[in-house]
Amino acid sequence: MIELKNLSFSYDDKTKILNGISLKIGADDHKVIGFMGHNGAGKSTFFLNLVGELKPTDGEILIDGKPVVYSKKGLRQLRRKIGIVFQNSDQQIFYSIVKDDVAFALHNLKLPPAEINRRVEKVLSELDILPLKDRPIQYLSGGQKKRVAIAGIMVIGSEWILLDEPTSGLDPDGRARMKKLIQKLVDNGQHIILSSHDMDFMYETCDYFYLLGKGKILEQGNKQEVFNNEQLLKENKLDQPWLVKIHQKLGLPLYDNEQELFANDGQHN
Ligand SMILES: Nc1ncnc2c1ncn2[C@@H]1O[C@H](COP(=O)(O)OP(=O)(O)OP(=O)(O)O)[C@@H](O)[C@H]1O
Repeated sequence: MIELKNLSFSYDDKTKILNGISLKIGADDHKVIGFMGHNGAGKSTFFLNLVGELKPTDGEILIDGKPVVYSKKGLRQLRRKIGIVFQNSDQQIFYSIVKDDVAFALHNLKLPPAEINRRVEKVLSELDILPLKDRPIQYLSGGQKKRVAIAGIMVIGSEWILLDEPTSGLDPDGRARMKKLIQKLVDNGQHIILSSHDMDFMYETCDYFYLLGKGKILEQGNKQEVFNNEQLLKENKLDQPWLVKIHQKLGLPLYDNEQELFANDGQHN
């Protein structure tokens, strides 16, 4: 579980981007947790605090009950628990060749070369990019680069994976792949925290939501609790997912998924 106690963060000691946030993420075994908020609301800042790239100005973060330690060793331990895939994949490229880049963190963990090779090939093949393993990353497409960045996090096998805007720059096929990939990670027992402006994607993918604004958590809950509040979404410059609009127009309750909708089919005629 990730616990935040009164977490505040400021880049310049004047404006609090995060202002006294207390949360327990993962207490209820949600699998895919969405963070929403308008441009500049502080989602990336929040994520960078979670992975120790930024240190809270006030308050603290506890992982499984233990406060994060900001020493080299403490941060190495933190990265085994929480990995992040940045919005811009170029931000996390360390080596020029795909397989070397994906293996980077495993070398840091001092795993034997055969084990590193095995893990890298397995993840590249799961992500359908094994044929790219000897290619220079700089010549890959944006979507392929994103998959390499995800591979670099997947090989670590961390319990938590943070995805900052995972669909940005992806075409519909890439978006569908991303959805499947998230499901695969969940099936592996990993927990996902993601942020996105793509409300339809959030709606389809996440099972719990936080709305970040004015440095605070303005709302949290499941789909029904968060997406039926049209006014709050509007105030935070967020769209209602199209499925929610249809449900409301037809006067149907907001179902969690397709199975639930069809299980209740006929009851609303
Ligand atoms: N390195 C930085 N130095 C100073 N201010 C920053 C820095 N990074 C972000 N900010 C400011 O912090 C605020 C929150 O930015 P952040 O990138 O966390 O928001 P976001 O919700 O992720 O936005 P977006 O949806 O546009 O990606 C913004 O006002 C931004 O200008």
